[in-house]
Amino acid sequence: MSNYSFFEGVEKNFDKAAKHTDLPSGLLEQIKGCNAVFRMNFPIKRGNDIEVIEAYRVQHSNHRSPTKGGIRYSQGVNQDEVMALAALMTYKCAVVDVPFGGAKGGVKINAREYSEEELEKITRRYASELVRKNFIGPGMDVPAPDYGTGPREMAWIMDTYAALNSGEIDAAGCVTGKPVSQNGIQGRTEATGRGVYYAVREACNHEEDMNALGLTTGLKGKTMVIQGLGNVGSFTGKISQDEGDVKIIGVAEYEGSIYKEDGLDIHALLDFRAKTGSIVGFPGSTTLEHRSSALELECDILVPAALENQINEGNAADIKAKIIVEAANGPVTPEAEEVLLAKGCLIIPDMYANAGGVTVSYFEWLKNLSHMRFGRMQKRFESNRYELLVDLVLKMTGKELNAGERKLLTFGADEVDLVRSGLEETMINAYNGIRNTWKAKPEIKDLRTAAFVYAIEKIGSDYTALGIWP
Ligand SMILES: NC(=O)c1ccc[n+]([C@@H]2O[C@H](COP(=O)([O-])OP(=O)(O)OC[C@H]3O[C@@H](n4cnc5c(N)ncnc54)[C@H](O)[C@@H]3O)[C@@H](O)[C@H]2O)c1
Repeated sequence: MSNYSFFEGVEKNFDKAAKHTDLPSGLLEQIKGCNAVFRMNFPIKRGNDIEVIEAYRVQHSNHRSPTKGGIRYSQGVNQDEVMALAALMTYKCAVVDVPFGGAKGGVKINAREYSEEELEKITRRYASELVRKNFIGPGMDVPAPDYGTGPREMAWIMDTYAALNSGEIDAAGCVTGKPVSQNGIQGRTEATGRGVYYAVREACNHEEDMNALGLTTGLKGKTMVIQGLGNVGSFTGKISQDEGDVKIIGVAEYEGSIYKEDGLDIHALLDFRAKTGSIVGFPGSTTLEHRSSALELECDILVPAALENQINEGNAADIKAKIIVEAANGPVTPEAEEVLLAKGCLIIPDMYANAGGVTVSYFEWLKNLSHMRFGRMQKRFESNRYELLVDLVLKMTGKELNAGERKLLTFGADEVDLVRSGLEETMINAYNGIRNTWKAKPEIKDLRTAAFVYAIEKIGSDYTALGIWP
């Protein structure tokens, strides 16, 4: 499928970008490699049998603490994959200015084949192995959800960590993506998908870039195809349809691909899948030949939101989308990227496009460490006098605010408003940081290389300021 392993692919992209920086080669090597790899085997009881589970946690870079990155449950997990994902986390955090180093975890299981009770056993045992080897802790390494895991698993991890570290006051900050009722934060579950939406919306707002693609400026009315209707893909679809007025014409899932020229209603499709277990047979849609056929549909925006290597040498030439937004990590192989760039595609790279999750995880971690509910903090600042002052300034300047802006300005915002506005600003600023890097150096030809340069320079400056110990 690719001449490179996933980690080699990330290294190849790193090397391509590193040429555009003036950092010394030793420093580049230090940034590129993984600092620590923890490979474990542990047993669980399954009926009368014992099953040995293979799992990993990789810390890629400790230039910032703690390290941060999700935990994946998938049959395809291996050391190379977890290393690649951990490295991407380092660059992702740098791109969106979240002060963490990169890490990632993986458990080699197909979660669909285990009962809830068995998954809890596996999750708790995995968390306890991380505790034993100092690979988890609010100031050390903070996991989050990824493919195959969600708030339920994060709650089990927090509870296991707290049980093994009784009395630790910051225990809730050992993991993010928890249920809102269990020290989570509102807006975390949708955060990655919402971030993907902000990313593509911002890309479409640049007239010069849209002209180059032969597209109109703005997201409204653009056609979209999504691969993978899990956490990231479903929220990307719902928010793009509801807030961006995008027409979703195709979806690819595990069980098949469907198409509807005048647009699929994503909410109805998700309800249909929840009831029937499949997207195939959704009323009004056409079923396509293969599971991945929808990827090759004529559309403006393609959102791969499943797993790595989905767009590869085998299908790159058949991809017709003008914009590819990498909601998943590593969905486009280096070989496929060359083909797509030669066709003039705009590829919005994973390390930026799916950074909404880690951005809101950072807000959740801050909330846990401050032991405050965001809404409660604002109430202390709320005052009629402040509202009056805002009114006076608006009157003097002749400006008008909409209801949302007024709510934010008068500290009346609730947690979800704060999370969304913080995420929106982060995604817009990061896009423009990457785009400015791209436009400033004519020898940089694509957004991925620009994003790597943008990230490497920030990480390099951290290492330079910190010096080498001892
Ligand atoms: N969850 C997050 O916050 C987060 C953050 C950043 C990046 N990501 C990345 O996004 C991707 C998806 O993660 P997720 O959390 O949404 O996972 P998920 O488990 O919630 O959903 C993945 C979906 O992809 C589908 N799928 C699997 N193989 C497929 C195939 N061959 N064709 C079509 N569909 C297929 C699955 O059936 C599932 O519905 C991963 O690459 C992950 O690393 C996730």
